[in-house]
Amino acid sequence: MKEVLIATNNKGKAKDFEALFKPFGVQVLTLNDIEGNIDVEETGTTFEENAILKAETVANLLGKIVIADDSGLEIDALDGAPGVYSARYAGLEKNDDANIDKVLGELAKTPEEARTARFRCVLAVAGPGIATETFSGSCEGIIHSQRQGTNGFGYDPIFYLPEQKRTMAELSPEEKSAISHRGAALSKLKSKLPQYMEGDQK
Ligand SMILES: O=c1[nH]c(=O)c2ncn([C@@H]3O[C@H](COP(=O)(O)OP(=O)(O)OP(=O)(O)O)[C@@H](O)[C@H]3O)c2[nH]1
Ligand SMILES: [Mg+2]
Repeated sequence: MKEVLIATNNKGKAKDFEALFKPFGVQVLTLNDIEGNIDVEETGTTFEENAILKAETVANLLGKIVIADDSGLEIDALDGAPGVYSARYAGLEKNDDANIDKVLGELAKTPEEARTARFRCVLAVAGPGIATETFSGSCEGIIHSQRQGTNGFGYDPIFYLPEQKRTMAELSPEEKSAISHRGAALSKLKSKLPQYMEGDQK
């Protein structure tokens, strides 16, 4: 079976990628599946910078082609925060529950119509023999006033999708794949996938 290595330690992202790659019959591996503790410090100020940093660092360490994902939530009423700091918004321990509480507290007085937001995802592909490339996607929504649903990860329980009349955490993995920022970015990368996959070089 063909496989891709996603340079992430985030188990929620890993599940998203498993659902996204399933239709291609591609097995997803992440940093959780390989020896050693690789954790790249994210010193960039944009999703692009951090995605490239993670992809190139891990590709250099492992000597193979990898895909990295840098993503996050931009809330208009908070001037785009938490943005690139989404994972560590309430602290370096990266607690999804504490991050949601912080956002809900900050938006407590913000009316529904001003709670517009979007998820952004930038995928970077890097490795031997290829020029690093990035692909981006976004997904618009509204920050709900309370948690709803248990699927997904991160801010999914408070990310309300007006067209679906549900939060992202109420969608099945397949439904999330079809509309998510990650799915949008991956669909741009799709045509180049064969040359990036392990086992495809003849
Ligand atoms: O509800 C959500 N649904 C999503 O689909 C989603 N995608 C991103 N996010 C948030 O943005 C951070 C990424 O930060 P991030 O790209 O630095 O990743 P990370 O540090 O968690 O793992 P790694 O990939 O760097 O190892 C995550 O932790 C989440 O808080 C999401 N939240
Ligand atoms: Mg990170």
